[in-house]
Amino acid sequence: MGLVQWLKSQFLCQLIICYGFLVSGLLINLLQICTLPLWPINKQLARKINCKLGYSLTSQSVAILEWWSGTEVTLYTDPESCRHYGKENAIVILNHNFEIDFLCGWSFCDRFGLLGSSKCLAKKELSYMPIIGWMWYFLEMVFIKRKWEEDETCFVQSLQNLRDYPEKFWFLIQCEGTRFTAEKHRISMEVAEKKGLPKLKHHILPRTKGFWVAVQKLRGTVAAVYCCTLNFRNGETPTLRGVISGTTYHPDIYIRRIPLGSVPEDETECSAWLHKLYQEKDKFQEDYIQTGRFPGPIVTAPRSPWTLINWLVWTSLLLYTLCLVLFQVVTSGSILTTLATVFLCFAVSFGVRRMIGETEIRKSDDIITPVCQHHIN
Ligand SMILES: CC/C=C\C/C=C\C/C=C\C/C=C\C/C=C\C/C=C\CCC(=O)SCCNC(=O)CCNC(=O)[C@H](O)C(C)(C)COP(=O)(O)OP(=O)(O)OC[C@H]1O[C@@H](n2cnc3c(N)ncnc32)[C@H](O)[C@@H]1OP(=O)(O)O
Ligand SMILES: CCCCCCCCCCCCCCCC(=O)OC[C@@H](O)COP(=O)(O)O
Repeated sequence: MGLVQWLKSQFLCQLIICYGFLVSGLLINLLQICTLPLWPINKQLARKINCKLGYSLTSQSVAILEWWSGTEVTLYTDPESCRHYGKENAIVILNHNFEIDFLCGWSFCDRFGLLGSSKCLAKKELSYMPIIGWMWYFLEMVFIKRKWEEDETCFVQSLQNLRDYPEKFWFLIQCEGTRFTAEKHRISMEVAEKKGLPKLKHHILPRTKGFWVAVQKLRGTVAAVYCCTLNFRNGETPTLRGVISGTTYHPDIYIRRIPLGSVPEDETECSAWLHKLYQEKDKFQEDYIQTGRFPGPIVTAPRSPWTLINWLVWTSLLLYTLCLVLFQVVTSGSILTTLATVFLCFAVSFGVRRMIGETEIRKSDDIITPVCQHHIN
């Protein structure tokens, strides 16, 4: 292990990264709250400002992925489709197998200039997560409880709100609705069998309602569906902890652009279309495991220096402030202040561990979840 790699793996470096993310995140949340009075006066301006603030926070994670851990997403796509990326609104479908799939998604968004404005369909619990969840609230992410009767009105309204969004955006739906685990896969294949659908090897059976409603409500607003299939070379199982401690991973992503006009309007047909798409995605994954590559040429989209600049500016400013505070604490000689500072360090470490925990596929996930149980009965 080289010196740089050793330094990256040290707890102090990780604590500094987490401190920077946490404090800048809270400041950005505060600035977002300051935009509240602007919403009734000039909604479009408020949205644009929030996109910039969102970028300033999210791009720190992208900088850590791309510049700190040296992880580069390799893009397999047709160059003709590539010309549209970043220039149109789209619904993105992505497999949900990896702990850092959202980071690879952000990296892809950044390459095409849509990092601040992109949206996802996320479980409601994530909206309560400090910093990220609060930021998403201002970015008009769509949250669901995964109980359709309770979700329908709010889901439809949130999608309709996006019809006049002032920035180009991608709307991510991970149709499996939960991360891949062996147990969830087994249960969903029992459902597939009951429904007479072909078995999938690398995906959980997709839930179709969310996709169908999104296509219906965003017709005329989005131009295409981007079918994204993500995998990692050499069977890597990446983690956010690994990224923060400087581990380089090797993600490959295959993107197919499908014009929205070719997605059926009728619910049953749209649902069948999505199931067929997942069967194709499953085949791509199988071929990837056999050959180590996706179909199509590799397209180069260089990483942006702005993610790095933004991250360095935040980190330097906050580190400087921290040093000043620590100096004051040490020279004050007050036991109470010292204890309060030590407590704050623990709080930062604890807070970030909890957030990272949200990204992890826990062992306990491999038991029957209530949502699966409900349907299988
Ligand atoms: C490399 C990256 C590349 C590109 C990325 C590009 C861009 C990224 C853009 C933006 C990034 C921005 C942010 C990203 C950051 C973070 C992302 C993180 C978070 C998102 C992760 C989540 O939160 S996932 C959880 C929430 N999302 C979802 O649940 C979406 C999927 N679900 C749906 O859409 C559902 O349809 C629903 C929840 C809306 C409604 O579900 P419901 O179950 O009520 O209805 P359905 O009709 O869909 O399903 C019922 C039928 O399903 C059958 N079924 C299937 N499987 C099962 C099973 N396992 N158990 C039981 N039943 C199952 C069932 O039989 C039902 O069939 P019927 O015939 O009876 O209807
Ligand atoms: C870079 C500095 C480090 C700071 C920590 C940043 C942590 C940010 C994490 C925010 C993004 C969280 C995205 C999590 C995705 C996710 O939550 O997927 C799970 C869902 O599918 C469904 O889960 P389940 O309830 O298990 O079915």
